[in-house]
Amino acid sequence: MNVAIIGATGYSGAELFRLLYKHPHVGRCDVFSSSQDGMHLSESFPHVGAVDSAVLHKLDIEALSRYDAVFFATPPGVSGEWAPALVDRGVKVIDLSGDFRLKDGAVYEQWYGREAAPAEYLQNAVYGLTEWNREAVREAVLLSNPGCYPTATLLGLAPLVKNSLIEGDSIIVDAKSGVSGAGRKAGLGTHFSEVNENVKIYKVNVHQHIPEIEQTLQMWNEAVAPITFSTHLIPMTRGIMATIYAKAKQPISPNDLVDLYKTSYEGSPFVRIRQLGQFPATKEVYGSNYCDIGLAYDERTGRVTVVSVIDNLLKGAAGQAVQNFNLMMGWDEAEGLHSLPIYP
Ligand SMILES: NC(=O)C1=CN([C@@H]2O[C@H](COP(=O)(O)OP(=O)(O)OC[C@H]3O[C@@H](n4cnc5c(N)ncnc54)[C@H](OP(=O)(O)O)[C@@H]3O)[C@@H](O)[C@H]2O)C=CC1
Ligand SMILES: CC(=O)N[C@@H](CCC(=O)OP(=O)(O)O)C(=O)O
Repeated sequence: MNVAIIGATGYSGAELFRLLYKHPHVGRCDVFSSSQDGMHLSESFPHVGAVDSAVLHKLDIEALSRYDAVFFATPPGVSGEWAPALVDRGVKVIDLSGDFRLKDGAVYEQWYGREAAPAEYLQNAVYGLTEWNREAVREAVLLSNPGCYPTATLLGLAPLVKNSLIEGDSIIVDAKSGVSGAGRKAGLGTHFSEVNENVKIYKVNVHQHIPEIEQTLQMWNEAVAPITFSTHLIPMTRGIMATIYAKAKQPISPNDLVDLYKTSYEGSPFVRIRQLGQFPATKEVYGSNYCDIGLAYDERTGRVTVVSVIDNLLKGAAGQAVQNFNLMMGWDEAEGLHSLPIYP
């Protein structure tokens, strides 16, 4: 199986290379660049070393059509333009950007502020929240990998929403991300002295992941109303913590809550539910494809608290993309993803 990565000079592309280069079923893993063709990936990322196949190629539709699968780890707008031609030629596409996540092009245009991909491809794209969409993922030709915040949030909310255990208009998500979530490109907002010893809220009520989260929640349960979703940039490199609050319809026993989550994620090797009273920290999933979830119910307020953590570059991007790729190819979903988190 030969694969190509577009955007390998970025953070999630480099993580894709790290995973796919050692993947047991991948033969060639070639890398493409819109700005550095002819150069070696190790000039951008010395940690990769002098891997022979890692010379960056120019983006070219004929060349890309020769791969079994093409991964896009590119900013919004790139896969929307290039992926349709590859899909038409029978190439499997796994897109890490937001270009194919929203089914309604008008909603994409409103939240992303750019032209949407053609409607038929939006309709045919499969949303790769692996744990809740395995059957469709297995059949996908165009796979749209979820955003980092939506992955943590949706995995955290699924058992409550699917079982109608919470008031549909009570969901509040308070989420924090490390700086690698913003990509490698330098910018004022991610400058060391802006981020260090600082916590910043951003994109208040206008974050592009809001419609993506609501689209899936409403597909699971049409009683779900618009959510409150706040994102914060914090001084760390990797990791997302989504702390989720919702009002329970009926009092819930905390033990039953934990049991519900354990049952819901039986057979899902990358979702780990903490025992009652324990809550996960981002470092406990660092460098791994795990999503760890901790739970509480407050009898005084009638609210459930869900804490969901992921590594934004792995379960939130490259790791989940490889998990989906494995299923698309008929392999075990955990192939190439067995590493435990790095700690400390
Ligand atoms: N960082 C994260 O935690 C997550 C990111 N994502 C999404 O994944 C995608 C990649 O993110 P990330 O790795 O952070 O981004 P980076 O900014 O780190 O890298 C993006 C790469 O895309 C390539 N690129 C830029 N413009 C173009 C273009 N016009 N045509 C083709 N390639 C282009 C660049 O490589 P070159 O110049 O070599 O072509 C660049 O290295 C984004 O859509 C992002 O939103 C999703 C989940 C989590
Ligand atoms: C810390 C940080 O800035 N994170 C980015 C995540 C971007 C991203 O992953 O965007 P798409 O999933 O929409 O492609 C943000 O909040 O916009």
